[in-house]
Amino acid sequence: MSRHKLVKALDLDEELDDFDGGADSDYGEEVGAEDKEHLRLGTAKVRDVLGPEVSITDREIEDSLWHYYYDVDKTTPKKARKQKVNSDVNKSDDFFRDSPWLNIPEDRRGEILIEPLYPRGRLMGGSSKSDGAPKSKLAALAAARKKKENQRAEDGQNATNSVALLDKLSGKPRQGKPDCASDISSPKPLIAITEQTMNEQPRKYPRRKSKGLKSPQDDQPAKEAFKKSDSLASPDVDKQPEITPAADPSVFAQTIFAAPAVSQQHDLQTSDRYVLGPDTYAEFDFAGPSPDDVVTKAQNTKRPTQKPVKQPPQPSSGDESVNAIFQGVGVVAIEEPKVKGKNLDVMAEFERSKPKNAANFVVIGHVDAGKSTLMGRLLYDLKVVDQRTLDKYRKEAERIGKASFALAWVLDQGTEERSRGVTIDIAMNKFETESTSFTILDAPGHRDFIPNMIAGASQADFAVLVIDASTGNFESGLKGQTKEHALLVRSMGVQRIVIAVNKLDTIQWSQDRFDEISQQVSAFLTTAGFLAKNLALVPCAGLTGDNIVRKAEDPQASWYTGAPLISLLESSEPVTRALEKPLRMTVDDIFRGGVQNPLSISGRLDAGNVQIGDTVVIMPASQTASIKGLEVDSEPSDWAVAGQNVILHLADIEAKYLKSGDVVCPPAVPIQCVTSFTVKILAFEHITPMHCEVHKGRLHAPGRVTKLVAQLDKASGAAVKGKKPRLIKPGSVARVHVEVDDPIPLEQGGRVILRAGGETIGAGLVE
Ligand SMILES: Nc1nc2c(ncn2[C@@H]2O[C@H](COP(=O)(O)OP(=O)(O)OP(=O)(O)O)[C@@H](O)[C@H]2O)c(=O)[nH]1
Repeated sequence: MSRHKLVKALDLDEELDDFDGGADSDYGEEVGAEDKEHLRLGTAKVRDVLGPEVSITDREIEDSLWHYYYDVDKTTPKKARKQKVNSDVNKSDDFFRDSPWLNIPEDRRGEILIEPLYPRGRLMGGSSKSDGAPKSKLAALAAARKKKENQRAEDGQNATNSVALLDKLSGKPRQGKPDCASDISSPKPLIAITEQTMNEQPRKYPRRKSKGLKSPQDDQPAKEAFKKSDSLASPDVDKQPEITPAADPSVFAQTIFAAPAVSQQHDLQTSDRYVLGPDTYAEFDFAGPSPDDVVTKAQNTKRPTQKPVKQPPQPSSGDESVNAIFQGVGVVAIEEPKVKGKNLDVMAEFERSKPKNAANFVVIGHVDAGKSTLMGRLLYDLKVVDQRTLDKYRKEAERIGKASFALAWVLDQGTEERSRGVTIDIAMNKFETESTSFTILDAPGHRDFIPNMIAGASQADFAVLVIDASTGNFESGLKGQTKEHALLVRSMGVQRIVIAVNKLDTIQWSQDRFDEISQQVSAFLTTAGFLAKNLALVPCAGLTGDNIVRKAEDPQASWYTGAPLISLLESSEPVTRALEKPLRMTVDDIFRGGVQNPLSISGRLDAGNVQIGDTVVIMPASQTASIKGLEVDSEPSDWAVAGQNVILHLADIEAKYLKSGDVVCPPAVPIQCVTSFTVKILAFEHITPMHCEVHKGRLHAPGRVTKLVAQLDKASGAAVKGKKPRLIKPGSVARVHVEVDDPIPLEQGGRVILRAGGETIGAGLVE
């Protein structure tokens, strides 16, 4: 359909009719005598081709010829076309009537042209002109340039051809840069070209101007050569053509082919530039190690000790370039400062220091028993925390509606801990009395954070069990974490326990209540394995400070004549330190990013001693490290001994080799890492062969109970005779076999806790 018909709405039909030649006009009247003659001849020809069996009138043939040979859209009157539509349809049937299906004669086949939905895309600037679209200025410019370039190339080709022709005529062999076209058509190995060119008569080539490679004597010939070579770009081919001088080898090429010294390069011959031979490049010994292999080997040699490599290993090959790399590696190797120690006799130093008695105690008990408040009060009354700090905590706690937690905030420093009013992780605080240096490990009471409580308990010498004496809370606590915590600390080797019967202010300091609680708790604890002589009880109120550092001032508390909590803490027996044993320190925390000390670890020395300059090994990574600095109870020190809480500043080790729960040991006596072990266990829940998590301090490792070896007699520890147990009941003692997925540092006598599904299923001693 013509575009004109699409604009019908504009009533242009009449004008179009006029343009088409008028409504009544026929082609017969319009065509000239010459056209008529052509029609006549064409008709006769068509009829001749169709043959007599095809019934078609002359008029129809003429119509068809008119349609095919003249632009009917422009010349056929609209009305005539409209009338012809139906007849054309019918005739098309006739036209194909004699044609077999799917085998239309070639001459009757049409072409289907599908108009694209969108205009054909063109390059910006209009690179294509084939569609007749107007060109932009940019496109015109690009086309002009392209034309010019084509012209130049053509001229250049002509010139080259001329040279070739001249060479041919003179019988002179062609020298210089190989013809690209001939190379493409008949590619030859580069070495073949080289051999050919080497045999040829040497010919000097002018050099292009190149920074650093130019010499004054080359300037003149080079300029002349350039003038001549430039003439190649000119369309004037009458001038004597010159061969384009060979390009300079790239820096890469010069390196690879070991080009001669700069001073000699000006006399380079073409053949020299492309020769691949022993004269022009250093032969590489592929049998020997590659430069990469050599560097890797040097790095690997360094790894085991993590110490700087003084003398890089020499390559086996005598290759100079490899040697150069080796020397380079030596130069760029970072000389890490060697940590200098004082080589102290640590035991003698320890004796001389006349240390105070030191003790770590873990504060345990059911959630909200008042553990943090009690410890906050202790620190406040001992002036470890000043009034100003406490006032600040009070104000902030009031602002979020948790005024009663102000004292607890002394220990609960985390934002979440403060907003939720629960302890989440162990809070470590220090205070000193005249006789003893104490470290408080305030444990979370909530059952979800028992793993953190275990971590705290693993560093404790004794425990303070806080019990909420208020009505109903003691009972629920006993069923909850009061019992579980007490059992856990006992299983982890804690023998002494101080019981703070707290919140007595809420029950008017009822002596009866205190007695009742004391009786029940003592009974339970002795059953759990604590000796009666290792139990001490005190009625107190952490919130008011009664019987914490001072005696209770409330007259209702006058019935209690015993010592306040602080005195009970002080009366704890001095801790026996495993000073003579090899160094063992369980990593509690890792600190990174310090300016002076970029990598530090904290923890308690379980055994042995350590000093600045020592080399230690971290297990299970088996990586050595140097002790470049040391802090004991946050004070710088040159050494530390078992029982002290330390921060070790490390060197010569990467942080990726460290994690909480790792053990620091002397390289000569490292702790063993095991994947299976036998443990004498006290069952808290039913134990069968089952999946579980093994906890040891901060270390948690997925594992499983693989075998119930034997049920043990509680009193004697001997195996009960009979069948192997299928199930260990809560409260029973048994020997079980445990496996873990990855090796963990563990030795005989170590204490582990087994947990499954968020519950503690047992705790015991590694056999
Ligand atoms: N009346 C009274 N309330 C107390 C006393 N001690 C603690 N509380 C309150 O008991 C609530 C819980 O105290 P926390 O010290 O957070 O208890 P917690 O045992 O440390 O809690 P978790 O560590 O989360 O298990 C707070 O509202 C305290 O004010 C006390 O002696 N008397």
